[in-house]
Amino acid sequence: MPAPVTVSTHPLVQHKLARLRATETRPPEFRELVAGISRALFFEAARELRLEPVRVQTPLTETTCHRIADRVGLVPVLRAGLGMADALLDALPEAAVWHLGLYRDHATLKPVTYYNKLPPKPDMDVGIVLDPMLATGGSAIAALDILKKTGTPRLMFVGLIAAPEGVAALQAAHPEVPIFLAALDAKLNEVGYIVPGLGDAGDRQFGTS
Ligand SMILES: O=P(O)(O)OC[C@H]1O[C@H](OP(=O)(O)OP(=O)(O)O)[C@H](O)[C@@H]1O
Ligand SMILES: O=c1cc[nH]c(=O)[nH]1
Ligand SMILES: [Mg+2]
Repeated sequence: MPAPVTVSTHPLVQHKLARLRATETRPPEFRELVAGISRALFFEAARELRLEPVRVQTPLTETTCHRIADRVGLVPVLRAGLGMADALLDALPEAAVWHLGLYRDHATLKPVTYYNKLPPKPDMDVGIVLDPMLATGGSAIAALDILKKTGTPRLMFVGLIAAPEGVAALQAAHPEVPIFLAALDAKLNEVGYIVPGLGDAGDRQFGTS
């Protein structure tokens, strides 16, 4: 049995997703929406993080509270994962960020690695790959292949929109990795874009085309 795929049903996520998909949404609003949805998904994914007790002195007494015990590495897949990493850092400022540059070759749809800032042996408990679009799954699989080689014990994937083909491919390649999404769309089109999707997530964040 592969690890679960969690697709958010939260009304605020659905509301923001509608604006994110809309063609008329310009990069400034698009970036804000990416951040807002990513934070909401991370609150769900972060349920998997371990806590440890910590003694806290309040103005009235000393008490036992809890803090996150896992050391977390965020792995944004450039370019489109960058906005997600910023949003998750707001939620968990102690996390490390390991940038990974991949682009999808337009002809073959295969990922090409052009930048890798992952340390050979990161001292981390959990690595979270961030990429808004899970289309054929090639980029997410390549990112998790690279991350797995570092020996990071627990891995997760957080995306915004996925195609069924991408989810199936990712689950086949990395069945132990839980997947968190805002939407599972209908299909890929003949050039590998997610339908209905939102177009090119990198171009829409950064105003390129
Ligand atoms: O599941 P796949 O078929 O591999 O496709 C998904 C990849 O395509 C997009 O990146 P892109 O190549 O457009 O790079 P960019 O973020 O620099 O625009 C997206 O952000 C994923 O990384
Ligand atoms: O629909 C898609 C597929 C891959 N990459 C994107 O940015 N969008
Ligand atoms: Mg792109």
